[in-house]
Amino acid sequence: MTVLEMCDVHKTYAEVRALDGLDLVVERGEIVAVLGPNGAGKTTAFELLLGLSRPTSGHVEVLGQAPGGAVRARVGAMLQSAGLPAQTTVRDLVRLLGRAYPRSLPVDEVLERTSLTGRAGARVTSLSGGERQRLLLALALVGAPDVLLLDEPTAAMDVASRRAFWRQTRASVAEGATLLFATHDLAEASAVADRVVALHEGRTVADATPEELTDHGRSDLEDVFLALTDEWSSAVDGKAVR
Ligand SMILES: Nc1ncnc2c1ncn2[C@@H]1O[C@H](COP(=O)(O)OP(=O)(O)OP(=O)(O)O)[C@@H](O)[C@H]1O
Repeated sequence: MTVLEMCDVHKTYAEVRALDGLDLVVERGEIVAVLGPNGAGKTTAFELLLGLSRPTSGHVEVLGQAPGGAVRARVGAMLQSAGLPAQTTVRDLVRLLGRAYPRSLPVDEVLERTSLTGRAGARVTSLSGGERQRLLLALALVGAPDVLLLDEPTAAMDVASRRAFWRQTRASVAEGATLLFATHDLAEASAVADRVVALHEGRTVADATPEELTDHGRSDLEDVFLALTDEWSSAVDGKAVR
């Protein structure tokens, strides 16, 4: 079953082409990483999938429906720009957000899963960067979502926190969720994802398993990505593509 579908999606902001014909399909139960340099269009794609903005042209579907609206209750999201009410405690915030969903997980279970039980009474302002990211994950999980959309979720985390984060997130996927996440970290994409979609200048330049991407004599995913973006730039300049 197709969970996420973006077909020839364009998104233009004044003079900027944030997305320029993006294609992306994610099937149920998949873990897909969206990789791309700064400005590639990752956040724009997530905003469209969440119904926070509309495409200039092209087609976007989530669980067979238009994004936002009724389907939003089945999607858990972590966005880079997320603001949190400063004076609220971790437990209250998770409980409050849980009430917004038709079927939510018990608050204690969510705190346990995200290793926040010991910080349940802490105010949001007192959290470390990594704890704040875990709280954002808790808020994404509390509605028992079918789809998780995580935009650079581990950006502020140290190595141990990252590992714990992905352990917790994988457990949710194992229970039937589908995961799309954005990252700059090629090692993370390759370790966590079943499939990697590389974006460059608002387009898909690769869509393959991590093994397939490194299968052509290129030992390192970073080299692969740089080669792909070079090939794409060359193609745009009208030069030959290898
Ligand atoms: N609201 C907006 N108004 C104008 N331009 C925008 C807006 N949102 C994004 N852009 C532009 O669209 C392009 C794609 O931005 P986007 O944030 O989607 O990239 P990204 O891949 O998420 O980048 P990063 O890795 O830096 O987070 C950039 O050139 C950005 O400046």
